[in-house]
Amino acid sequence: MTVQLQQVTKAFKNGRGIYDVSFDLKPGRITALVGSNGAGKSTIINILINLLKPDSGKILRATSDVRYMPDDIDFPDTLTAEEIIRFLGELKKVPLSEQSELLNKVGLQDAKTMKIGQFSKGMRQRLNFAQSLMGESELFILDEPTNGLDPYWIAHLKSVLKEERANNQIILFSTHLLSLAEEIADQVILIHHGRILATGEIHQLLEGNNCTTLEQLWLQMTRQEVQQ
Ligand SMILES: Nc1ncnc2c1ncn2[C@@H]1O[C@H](COP(=O)(O)OP(=O)(O)OP(=O)(O)O)[C@@H](O)[C@H]1O
Repeated sequence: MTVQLQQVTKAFKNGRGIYDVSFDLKPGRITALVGSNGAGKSTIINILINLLKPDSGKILRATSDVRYMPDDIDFPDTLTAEEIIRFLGELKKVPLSEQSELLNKVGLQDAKTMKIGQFSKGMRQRLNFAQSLMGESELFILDEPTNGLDPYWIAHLKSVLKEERANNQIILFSTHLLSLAEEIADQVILIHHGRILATGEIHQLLEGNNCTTLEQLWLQMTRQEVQQ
């Protein structure tokens, strides 16, 4: 299965949005969606998770099922991590033993009876990550997944994404961090003011544009210079 966007446009009333966006996502590949604030990353993700309907263009894929990690989830403060995982696990038909493994995987086994109101931002983000790992869909989308995570959990998240890649999943994550994209993604989609600047295999894009880093490529393509 691949997921393909062909000339997708979604224009908001204020003229913002995304225009003529085309790219492919492939199994066994990690794709990074990179752009500045307001570039259109969440709009693309919302279209991929069926929250938004594009004005025009095509989305080709075998199934609309998706595993999704939003940039933030407002979990109810009065519930415990275990109650939330039980509830979502039941909806997604995940066995109890797997639910427990998931809490372990994100380091919340010992905190599972604590109420979310007592959780730090990083703990809430880890619970968000755990819920996104539930389910069967091959398509795995993460919106700025490193937000709020400390260095240990960022490293852990990277290793889970690599495991997902080894399991032939289709992985897309958005980020502002070019260095993170360069470190773990195979492909990149660079978006600026709602339009794709470049998309493809990172090493090919760097070679083709005589750049050594994605940061250099980004600055070159957006014609921005950093003051020394
Ligand atoms: N429902 C909406 N109505 C009007 N404008 C919108 C709507 N949703 C998004 N926009 C505008 O579309 C543009 C793209 O927004 P989007 O949230 O996709 O950007 P982003 O790349 O995810 O930004 P950030 O990195 O800040 O999260 C922005 O200028 C935003 O203000």
